[in-house]
Amino acid sequence: MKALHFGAGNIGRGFIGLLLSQSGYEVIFSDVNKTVVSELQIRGEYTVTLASQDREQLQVNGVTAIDGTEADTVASAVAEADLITTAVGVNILKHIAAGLARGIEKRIASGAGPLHIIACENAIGGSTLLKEQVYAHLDEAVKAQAAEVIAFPDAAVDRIVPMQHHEDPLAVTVEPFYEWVVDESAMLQGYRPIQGVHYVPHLLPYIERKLFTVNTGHCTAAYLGSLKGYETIQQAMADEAIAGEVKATLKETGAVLVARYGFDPAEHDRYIDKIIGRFCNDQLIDEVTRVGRSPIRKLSPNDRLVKPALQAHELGIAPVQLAKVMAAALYFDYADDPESAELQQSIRDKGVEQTITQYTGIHEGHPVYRLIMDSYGSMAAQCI
Ligand SMILES: NC(=O)c1ccc[n+]([C@@H]2O[C@H](COP(=O)([O-])OP(=O)(O)OC[C@H]3O[C@@H](n4cnc5c(N)ncnc54)[C@H](O)[C@@H]3O)[C@@H](O)[C@H]2O)c1
Ligand SMILES: O=P(O)(O)OC[C@@H](O)[C@@H](O)[C@H](O)[C@H](O)CO
Repeated sequence: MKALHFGAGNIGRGFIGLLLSQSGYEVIFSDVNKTVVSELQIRGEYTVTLASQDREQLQVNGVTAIDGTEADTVASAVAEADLITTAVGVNILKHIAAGLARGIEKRIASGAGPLHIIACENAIGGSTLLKEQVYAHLDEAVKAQAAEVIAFPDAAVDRIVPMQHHEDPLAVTVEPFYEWVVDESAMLQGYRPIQGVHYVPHLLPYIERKLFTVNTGHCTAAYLGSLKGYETIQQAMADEAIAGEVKATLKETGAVLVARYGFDPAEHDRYIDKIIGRFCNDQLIDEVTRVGRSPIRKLSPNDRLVKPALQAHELGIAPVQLAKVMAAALYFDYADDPESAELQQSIRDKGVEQTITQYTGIHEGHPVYRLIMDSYGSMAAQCI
């Protein structure tokens, strides 16, 4: 059984590739990083280290890679795969869509078997988005045939994998915890389960709980931590004031999640505490620049800040904390991050007022807009 995985980065090697290999798949990574591709081709294995006291090491064998820039190679790999997964970043999905479409055409022409394509990105509806992008390259006849044999189940993936600083470009250190949840309602009949995946009939509560707790809390620590000059999430979380802000923000999103999905409040509190514990894992060094990366994506209407804030507002909860984190995101000034640079340029050129509306979709006059502006103003005078 062959699994083709797009993106041999931190999550690709440290989580998805590992689980697929443990499930008995021969894993073929597609990546545009030439060093990683050639190392995987030459060695066919790599090591995953768990960031815990005993630093357990897991060997991932039987892997290889293809160059993601070689269109014909990618299309052939898609045509031959039994399973396809991605972890490239939600904004990169559009760049792999054409290759997937060409491979799907080849599969349909050769009468290949059923296929699941699962986007393992931090986004609501990642696989559904990828499907739209792939289908934009297909004609009506192929789309009709693909609908019968190719499924794009949405997923939620959770495992903290920081930037890696090893001499070995394939080595990857990950937190011990992981959760991979897949929408079972979109799976094809008779599917072969992946070991370690939790298949659920309705994904939305799981992806929103993950994104609006793990990722909202994480970016709270990153943006407020960055404002105070901290370089890592661990340093930020060691600051009681920031740890308190993270907890308060997760109480806010927690109230929304409990109201929307009927989660047990005590159980949700335990979920929050467990996540805060994960952020504090001193066996990991996770830079605020990684966790705060792509602030435009993080400030977008369907993501971890604006969406729960507007849901809170609709439920009669003033999202004071989420507005504070959005304001801090507007101060996230990291020149190596193109989205941070664009955001800062927009604030300089158009002013923060127009920038908020442009990137969050929240209009002046909306109560949440006022909360963001108030926090932004008070942060100009003090740190938090
Ligand atoms: N790191 C984490 O803790 C974590 C946890 C859960 C989910 N995620 C999500 O997983 C995704 C990947 O994150 P990451 O941290 O692994 O990032 P990463 O930058 O380490 O990995 C992304 C990989 O994609 C590759 N890539 C870029 N363009 C490509 C293309 N056209 N074809 C093939 N490969 C391409 C890059 O070279 C890189 O190796 C993101 O959506 C992220 O939100 C990350
Ligand atoms: O990957 P992003 O940029 O969406 O978010 C940064 C981190 O919050 C994220 O990568 C987490 O480490 C991960 O989602 C944990 O499961």
